Amino acid sequence: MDAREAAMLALNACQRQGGWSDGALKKQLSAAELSGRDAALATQLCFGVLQNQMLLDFYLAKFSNIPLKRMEGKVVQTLRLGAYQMLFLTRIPHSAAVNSAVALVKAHCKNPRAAGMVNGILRSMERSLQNMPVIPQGDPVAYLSTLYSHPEWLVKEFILSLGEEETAQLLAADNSQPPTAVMVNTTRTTAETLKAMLEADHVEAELHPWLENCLLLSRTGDLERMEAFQQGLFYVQDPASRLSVLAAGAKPGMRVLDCCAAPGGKSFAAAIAMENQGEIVSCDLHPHKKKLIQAGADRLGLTIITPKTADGKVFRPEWERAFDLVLVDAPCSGLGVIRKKPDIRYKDPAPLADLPAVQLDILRNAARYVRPGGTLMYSTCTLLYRENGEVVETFLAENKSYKAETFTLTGPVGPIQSGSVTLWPHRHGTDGFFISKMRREEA
Ligand SMILES: C[S@@+](CC[C@H](N)C(=O)[O-])C[C@H]1O[C@@H](n2cnc3c(N)ncnc32)[C@H](O)[C@@H]1O
Repeated sequence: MDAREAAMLALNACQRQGGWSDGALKKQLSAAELSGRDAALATQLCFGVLQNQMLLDFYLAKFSNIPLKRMEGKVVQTLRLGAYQMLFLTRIPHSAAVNSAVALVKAHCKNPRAAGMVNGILRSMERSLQNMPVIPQGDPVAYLSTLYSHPEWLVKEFILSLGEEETAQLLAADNSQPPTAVMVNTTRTTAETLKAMLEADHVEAELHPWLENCLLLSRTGDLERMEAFQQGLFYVQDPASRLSVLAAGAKPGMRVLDCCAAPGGKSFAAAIAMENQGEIVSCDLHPHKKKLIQAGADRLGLTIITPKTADGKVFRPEWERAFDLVLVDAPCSGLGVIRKKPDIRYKDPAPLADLPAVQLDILRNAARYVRPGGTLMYSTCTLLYRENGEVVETFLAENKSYKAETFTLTGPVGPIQSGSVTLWPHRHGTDGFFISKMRREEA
C-alpha cells in the first residue's frame, strides 16, 4: 500500500463512519506499515483534503458531468486527492497525481467506467490550472465558505464575532499546520536539556517565543517512541491549554479539583506548576478514561493526581467548599481546534445546541466545591459565544458570591481585566480557546 491509497482509505473511513480523521488515519497508517516518508505524505494528503474539501468539490463539480453526490465514496475521495495534489502540492508532477488516481480507482472501485471518468475530470482540471473557475463573490458568507472550506453556518457565527476581514484571517489560520507544541515536565528536566535530547534524536525543537517551558517541534515522526517521551520529560499540549492553568494560579500544596479531566492535560499542567506537591482529584464522566489519566500521570511521575469517575453535574457533598481551585474544562463543540482536527468543521451543528445547558450545569455544580476565597476556572476549546461568555455571564448573574477575577498572561495575551479571554489562532497563534477566572467571596 502506498501513501495515496492509505490516505484515500482513511478519508473514506472518516466520511463513512463519521470518525475523527486522526483516529481513522492512525488506524490506516499502522495497517499500511508505511515508511516514515510515506506516512508523512499520507498525513499531509488527508489533512490537506479535509482542510480544502469544499473548495476541491466546487472545482471538481465544474469539470464533471455527474454530480459528486452520485459517485461512489472512494471515487469522490480519489478525485479530491488528485485535485488537491495538483492545486496545492508543487513537488508532485500533475501527471503522477492523475495516473495514481486512475490506478487507485481501478483497484478499489466497482464501476468499470469510474477510472475513465476520473481520468477525464482530472485531465480537464489539469488543462485549466492557469484559468480555474472563479468563486462567486456576491455573498460574502458563501464566498468565504467555499474559499476556506468551512460550512456557511460556522462562517456566519465567526462573522458575527469578528467581521468579514478578520473571519477570513481566522479561516486561513484554521487551514494552516501548527508545529507540535510540547510542555516540559519541569519536575524532571529543563527546557534546554529536553531540547538537546530531542535534537540528538533528529527532531527540530525551538523554544516557544513567549511561553516558558514550551518547545515547538517539527520533523517529529512518532513522538511516543522517543526516549524523552518514555522517560516522561514532556507531554503534548497546545499553549492555550497551559495558559488556562497558568491563569488559574495553581501553587504547590493546593487542593485542586479538575472536573472534566480526561485525557489529563490540565491536571498535568497543574501538577507540574504545583511541583508535584498538594493534591489533584481528576474526574471524568467516562469510566474508561480514568486509565488514560492514570497512565499519563504515571509516565510523567505526577503522584499527586488521583483519577476518579464522576459526573460533573452531580453534587458530591463530601467535596463541598473543599478545594482551593476547581477547573471546569467543559465538553464543548471543539471549534477552536480545527487546525488539528480539520474534520470538526463538518460536524452536524444540531447536537451542539445542547452544550451550553450541560456546560452551565457542570459549572453551577463545580462552584459548590470551591472554598470561600478559592478560584473557579471555566474553559473550552471552542469559539462560540454561547458556549463561552454567555455561560459565564449567566453563571455570574445567578451566583452573587462569585466575581470575575483579573489575571495576566505572558506574550501577546497580557492583562485580562474582565477575567475572561478568547484566544484565537490568527491573533495568538494558539488553538482557539476560552478562559474565564472567577473568585468565590470569603465567607
Ligand atoms: C475538553 S475535554 C477535557 C480535556 C482535559 N481537561 C485536558 O486538558 O486534557 C472534556 C472532557 O469532559 C468529559 N465530560 C463530558 N461530560 C462530562 C460530565 N458530565 N462530567 C464530567 N466529565 C464530563 C469528557 O469525557 C471529556 O473528556
